[in-house]
Amino acid sequence: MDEVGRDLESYSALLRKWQPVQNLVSRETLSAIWERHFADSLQLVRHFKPADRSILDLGSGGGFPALPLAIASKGFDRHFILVEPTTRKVSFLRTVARELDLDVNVIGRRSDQIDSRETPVPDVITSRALAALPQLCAWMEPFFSEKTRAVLHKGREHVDELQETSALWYFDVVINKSDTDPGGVILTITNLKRKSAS
Ligand SMILES: C[S@@+](CC[C@H](N)C(=O)[O-])C[C@H]1O[C@@H](n2cnc3c(N)ncnc32)[C@H](O)[C@@H]1O
Repeated sequence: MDEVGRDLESYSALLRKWQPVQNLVSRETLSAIWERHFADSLQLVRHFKPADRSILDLGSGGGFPALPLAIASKGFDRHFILVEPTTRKVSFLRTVARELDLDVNVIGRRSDQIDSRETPVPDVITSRALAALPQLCAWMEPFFSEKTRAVLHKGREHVDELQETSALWYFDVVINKSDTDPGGVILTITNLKRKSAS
């Protein structure tokens, strides 16, 4: 097994150890961590570019998708910032990052309580299962620059959410099918800008 495989095994063992007290993943997905969480997170690798250095993950929870991506990014000079307000989850995320020697910082606050100047301008923003797209755009906007791409897991609801979002925001979007979630997609959003109220 290579280093990525060994690190994922260690992460899986830590998830199982901490799960009874932290409730890091839903009970029904605990028996399928590799399929439901690791593979689902790692499919984003092909949406990354070699020049991507700074990744911001909003609403990290038990670490998805950010920690599998940080594990797969070892040696790529890639820095991850994880945003998660729940104290118990923050402790878990920091423990995994320390034990696996990952290039990860965890900010223990809500994304809307962070001054974007506290973080490097992200090349990529990730987020899974945090909020509907219109809300997510409002939370992502302060961190967005011309170079930023949001690469987001979304379920079937993406059709309605994209329509709602386009009433409030300008953006470009590329939609790719999810490898792991039938009906799900990976959205890549660029050029995010709020439409001014008229
Ligand atoms: C449903 S969980 C998803 C966790 C993980 N991304 C996943 O897919 O397994 C949503 C997480 O977002 C966190 N959260 C809620 N509001 C937030 C906010 N405004 N900013 C950042 N995180 C938030 C919650 O504490 C929770 O851990």
